[in-house]
Amino acid sequence: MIRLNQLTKTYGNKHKQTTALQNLDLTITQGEIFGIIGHSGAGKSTLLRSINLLERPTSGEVWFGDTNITALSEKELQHVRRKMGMIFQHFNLLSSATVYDNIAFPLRLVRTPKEEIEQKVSNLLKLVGLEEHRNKYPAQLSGGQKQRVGIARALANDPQVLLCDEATSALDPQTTNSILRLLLDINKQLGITIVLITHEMHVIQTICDRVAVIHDGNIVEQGPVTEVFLKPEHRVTREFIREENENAELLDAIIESLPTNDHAQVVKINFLGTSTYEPILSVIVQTTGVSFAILQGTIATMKDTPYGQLIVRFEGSQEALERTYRMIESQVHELEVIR
Ligand SMILES: Nc1ncnc2c1ncn2[C@@H]1O[C@H](COP(=O)(O)OP(=O)(O)OP(=O)(O)O)[C@@H](O)[C@H]1O
Repeated sequence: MIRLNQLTKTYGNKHKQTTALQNLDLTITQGEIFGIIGHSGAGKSTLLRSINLLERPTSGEVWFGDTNITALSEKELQHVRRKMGMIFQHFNLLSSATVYDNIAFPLRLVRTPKEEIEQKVSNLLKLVGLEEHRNKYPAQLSGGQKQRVGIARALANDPQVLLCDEATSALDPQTTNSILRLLLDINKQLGITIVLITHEMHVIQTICDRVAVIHDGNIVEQGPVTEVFLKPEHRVTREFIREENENAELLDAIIESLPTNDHAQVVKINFLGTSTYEPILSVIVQTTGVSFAILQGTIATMKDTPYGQLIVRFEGSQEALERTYRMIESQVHELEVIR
């Protein structure tokens, strides 16, 4: 649905230049929630703003469906841009307009009849749960409510795509989750493709189907969230995942301090899907006779898929350990001996 082809964006003049994107290729499929994660300065905003050409690439093409929109005139582009709603980290609402008028704004711009505006804005207020707040001004709303207005406004012209520029970065964790749930509902109910940029793996893990990791203006890794999360290939991806684990350093220190030899090993086990909830370890060790201590355990979901990770120290004969690993491997997503 969206295809970026060899996209390069260079800022500056002939004396000083910054290359924000370099020969970047990316394809986003209709109906998916696609996340782009990267550190500050990696090129996320430039990439997102290139999709609707708020940022014009220095070279390369942006395709929307069958149209190379980089080849369109500014007037033709306005028409295409209406099919792409956008929401922002700091909401960008009109402070002197009510909630109702903020949402009605893009409809008035395209001269929508008054009754239709009333109907549409009422439906949107209902969708984002702000019916009681229609006559309030942005200053009277919480951050989460402001973002709901931003979302309603972005949906006013029935877009096919919603571009989200760090939409939850200014919100507390609980409000972040409620906005993410709303985005998920919008994707499911309205079938709108969502492209979001973030620097938080949590956001990707909660709602995205696929993820691309951007670093120094290029995509260094991409794929379904479960694959990238469970088998990160690139250093930057591993760093993002590690940042999610508040106790990563403590765990490293514990593992480091434990004596390990052929009879005692530390193993990482990843569970995915329903196996996450099953007593696999306790059943298997009864057969193989090894003992174990759990050093760390995590349970979460990746979008709708349950996911768990255990860091376990096993003790037993080499033969018993290997037999244990083989039996566990046949029932879980993967097992890795880490020390
Ligand atoms: N208008 C501009 N003029 C000059 N350089 C720019 C401009 N916009 C971005 N840059 C530079 O391009 C690079 C990528 O910036 P971009 O804002 O796309 O990164 P980002 O990943 O979104 O960062 P952040 O998370 O901090 O917003 C950075 O080195 C930045 O300094």
